[in-house]
Amino acid sequence: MSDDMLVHFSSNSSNQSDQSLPTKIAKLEARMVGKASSTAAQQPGWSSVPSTGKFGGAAEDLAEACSSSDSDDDNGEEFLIQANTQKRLKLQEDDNSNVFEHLEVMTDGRQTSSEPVEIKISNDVNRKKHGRGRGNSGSGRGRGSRSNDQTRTQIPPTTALTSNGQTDLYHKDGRLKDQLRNDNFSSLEEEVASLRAKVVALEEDLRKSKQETSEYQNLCRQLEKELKDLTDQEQQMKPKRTKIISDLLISVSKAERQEARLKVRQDSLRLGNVGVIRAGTVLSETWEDGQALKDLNAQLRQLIETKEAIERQRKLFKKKQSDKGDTTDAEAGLPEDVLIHDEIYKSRLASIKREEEVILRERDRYELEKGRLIREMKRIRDEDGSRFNNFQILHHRYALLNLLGKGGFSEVYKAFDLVEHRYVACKLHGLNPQWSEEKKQSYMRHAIREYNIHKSLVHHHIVRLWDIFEIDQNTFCTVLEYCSGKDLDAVLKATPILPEKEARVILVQIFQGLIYMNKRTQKIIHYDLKPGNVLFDELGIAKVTDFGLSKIVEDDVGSQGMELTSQGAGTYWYLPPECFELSKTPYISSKVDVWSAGILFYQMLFGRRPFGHDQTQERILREDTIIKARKVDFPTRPAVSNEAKDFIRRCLTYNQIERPDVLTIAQDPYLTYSKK
Ligand SMILES: Nc1ncnc2c1ncn2[C@@H]1O[C@H](COP(=O)(O)OP(=O)(O)OP(=O)(O)O)[C@@H](O)[C@H]1O
Repeated sequence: MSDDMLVHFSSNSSNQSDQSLPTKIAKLEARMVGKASSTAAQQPGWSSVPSTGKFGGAAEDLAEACSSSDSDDDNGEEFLIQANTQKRLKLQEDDNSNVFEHLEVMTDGRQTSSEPVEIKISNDVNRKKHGRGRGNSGSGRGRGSRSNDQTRTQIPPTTALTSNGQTDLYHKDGRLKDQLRNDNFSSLEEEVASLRAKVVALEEDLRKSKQETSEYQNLCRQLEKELKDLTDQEQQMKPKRTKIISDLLISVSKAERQEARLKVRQDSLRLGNVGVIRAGTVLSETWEDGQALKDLNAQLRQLIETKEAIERQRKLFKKKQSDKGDTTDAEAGLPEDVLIHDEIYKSRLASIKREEEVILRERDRYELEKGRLIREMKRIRDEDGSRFNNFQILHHRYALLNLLGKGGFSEVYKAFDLVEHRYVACKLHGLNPQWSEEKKQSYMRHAIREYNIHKSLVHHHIVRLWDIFEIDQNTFCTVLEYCSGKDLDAVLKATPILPEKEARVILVQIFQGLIYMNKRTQKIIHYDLKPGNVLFDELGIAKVTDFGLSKIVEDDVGSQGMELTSQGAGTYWYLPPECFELSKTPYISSKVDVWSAGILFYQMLFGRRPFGHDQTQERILREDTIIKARKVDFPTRPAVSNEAKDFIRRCLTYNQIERPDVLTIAQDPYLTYSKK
């Protein structure tokens, strides 16, 4: 309702003093309220709020509802109502009370609510304006916003009472806004609903995750328990398993021992045995050939006798021919017969020679077998005499099996590492209890030095040293990589000459080990390269071992090498001339190992060592054999390539200064393989 109209109404009512006017206004207002209710009933969302309750409710509720209205037009309406009411109150003052009572009856209780509304509205205009844009802030405002909207939509019908064009527009505009608000509201509601759905879904996910977590935790606890049980079981089983493994190993080793002894007995019958002979009170051991060797020797003797008899006859026949030189043709026989006779003797002798060669070859073979038999007999005897022969477990992990061999001060046993589950070689170093404390200390120092050098060497062509430990006051053990093949010494005893191809590949492997030893920061000179110190593993890979005499090359060593302070008892056939220098302290370098490798290669190719082959160690020293070894000679057989001979010459260069060292000879074409 516009102000003009209000003025019109109010002026009319005052000027005309129409008694029915208050009644009219009251009726109109009553209708307005009634219309508002009916209009509100048509508005979406209105139905949820009981109009009477709302208006008849607490003043705060209504005030709150009004205060959160967003529209300036709404304020105008409120002022309109206020002005109208004020006008009505003014009229009431002039009017009689009957009319007012009538109005009260007409409004049917609404009047009681309309007055507080008016008061509240006028009081809360500022608050409403302030509240604009604050959304749901303030106590309880958020929830009340819907009722605010309802209140706002209640008001336009009041304005609709005026029914001119301006008010209609306003009305439409208000409805549009309401519509928009409703749209916003429903989209917000949708959003809230979808968010709620999401929350529900997330809560469900969370619940499932919690359930899964607790299930996993249970599983984890179960698995941990199982693991613990298994570990406990494993711990309980471990000694049992170890016992089973070592029992099996012991049975196998026992069977091997039996087999070895049986074979020795059988071979002894064929090849011979050690007998004891007594000369007065002195007992000494001597070798007695076995039946096979006896038979071969008998055959040889027989052949030699036959050969000698034929040669005798032949000589006799020739003599007869020359004695009968002047006699008649009839007595002397035909010259053709003489020739035939001679041919018969000759062919008989040739055949005997062939037979003899066969028997000699056979005997050589038997001799090799005899050598093996003698070594095996010695090994068995050493094993039987060893204090470690009853399958002890050393250091709680190394199960000793059978003796591999005995060296100067050590016994080497095949053993099984019960922790790493692999075969190893346990070298048991025994200190002679008769030795002085000083000598024992010196031996220990030497062994620890060897251990420290050897353990740092990790290479495919060097036997690994795994461990060292003390057994008792006079014994300690080093644990080495087990090489199940023979050593090169045993190989050369069985087949003294190797084809050049085979010898070369062994040489190359030895040099690979040596090159490694010379490329390290701490260079090592082996100083004891010999066939017994080259072992073969189960695949036939050659590996250098025994670092008992090896030397660490000092950092500040000059080009001529380092001083040889402790000579050591290297094997003289394999040591170079500078090591025999007695007049002054010799200087040594990796060139020592180059010389030894050259000797080894020569021996593999020709079946003998180039210098002092048939001499004893003592004779080599006495006769200065190596000091005189200025030039190397090669036999005509077997045929060996010139490249191989040249390589040997380079290794066996007498003058140490001119001889190549390990890293120089490593470049030699003879040591490099390339596909042609
Ligand atoms: N790692 C190993 N694997 C297999 N067999 C080995 C191993 N080390 C040594 N042997 C064998 O054990 C035996 C004795 O070895 P050891 O080195 O004690 O003897 P040696 O070299 O003859 O003596 P010394 O060391 O006094 O010169 C040899 O037959 C050797 O082949």
